[in-house]
Amino acid sequence: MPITQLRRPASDPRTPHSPAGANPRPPQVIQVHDLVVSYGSTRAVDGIGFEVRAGEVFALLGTNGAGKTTTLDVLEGFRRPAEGSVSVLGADPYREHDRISPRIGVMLQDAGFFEDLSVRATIRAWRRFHRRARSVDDSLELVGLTHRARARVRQLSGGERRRLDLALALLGHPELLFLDEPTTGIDPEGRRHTLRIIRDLVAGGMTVVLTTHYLDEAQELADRLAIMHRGRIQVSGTVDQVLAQHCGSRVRCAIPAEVAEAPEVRAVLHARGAEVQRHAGELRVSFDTSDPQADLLPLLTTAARAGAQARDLTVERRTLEDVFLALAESQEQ
Ligand SMILES: Nc1ncnc2c1ncn2[C@@H]1O[C@H](COP(=O)(O)OP(=O)(O)OP(=O)(O)O)[C@@H](O)[C@H]1O
Repeated sequence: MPITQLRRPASDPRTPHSPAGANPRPPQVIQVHDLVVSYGSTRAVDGIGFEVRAGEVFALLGTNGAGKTTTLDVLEGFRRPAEGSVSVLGADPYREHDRISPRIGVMLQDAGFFEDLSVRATIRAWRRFHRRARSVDDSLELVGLTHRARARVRQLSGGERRRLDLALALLGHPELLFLDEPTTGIDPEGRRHTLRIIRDLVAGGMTVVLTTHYLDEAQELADRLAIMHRGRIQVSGTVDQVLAQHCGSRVRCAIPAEVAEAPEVRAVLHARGAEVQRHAGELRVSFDTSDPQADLLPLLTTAARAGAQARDLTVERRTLEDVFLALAESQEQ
């Protein structure tokens, strides 16, 4: 199934940007204003702000060391901000940690297990931390580990360990779930399975904040996202907004040189900063555009008038990965 079909339809009442008046916007579950976190002289998070609404998936993306885990630490109540304000489920997550912790689930990058305990015994031990814990059997089934219940933790594959992490994060029936790189180290089939679990949880009303280095995963799951770089949010919005604002489509074709020299075609190629390569008597051109139809029209009509063709024409919608790479490259310059 194409990725776009897996995302929530625009008419879904939990979609954050539903038309005014059609559905009231869901309440804010997380509010972050001007957040700063420092480690000594390193400003790991440097004045960021965002909000997360009930029932949505919010993806925090970014380069290595961008500040994602530090931000999650603050939201989860494990770290106190140096500056700014943070509200999670209407409370200060650091000062009122005990009040909100029964309502949140946290899947860390590495929970740290006792390697000699069985999977079942591990879940049973963690159940004691929750007043209203999911049963061991339900937990195993939820993450697809029933067949590994008797295995020792040290015998689990990397993907199975991540699933055990997820089972523990879900033990207390959380309404807000934090996932720090939930699918790292998992094979494609395991990733599909984990994404399906997350989608089902969100369909059941859970709010999810996740970090991931898999941008296709974020594009598929997230209602809204923020891309961090060196402690700051560089880009944010719905997936569609980010794609529309930061790049549209990539057009590629091969045209005869005389077509490229026509003034109306030169104007388009110049305006779009097209890359042009001469190859075997024709020009291979490629450029980014938010309006492929308008930009292709002069090119195609000029070619038709000259009795020529625009060969190998492709129009490719750019992905979140393209936005991410362009952002990272522009910041390096
Ligand atoms: N305990 C710490 N002490 C000192 N510096 C730290 C500490 N933890 C993180 N940092 C630094 O803070 C910055 C942000 O780190 P953080 O782990 O939040 O980034 P991240 O976006 O989660 O990175 P990654 O994608 O690599 O996991 C980095 O420069 C990192 O080296």
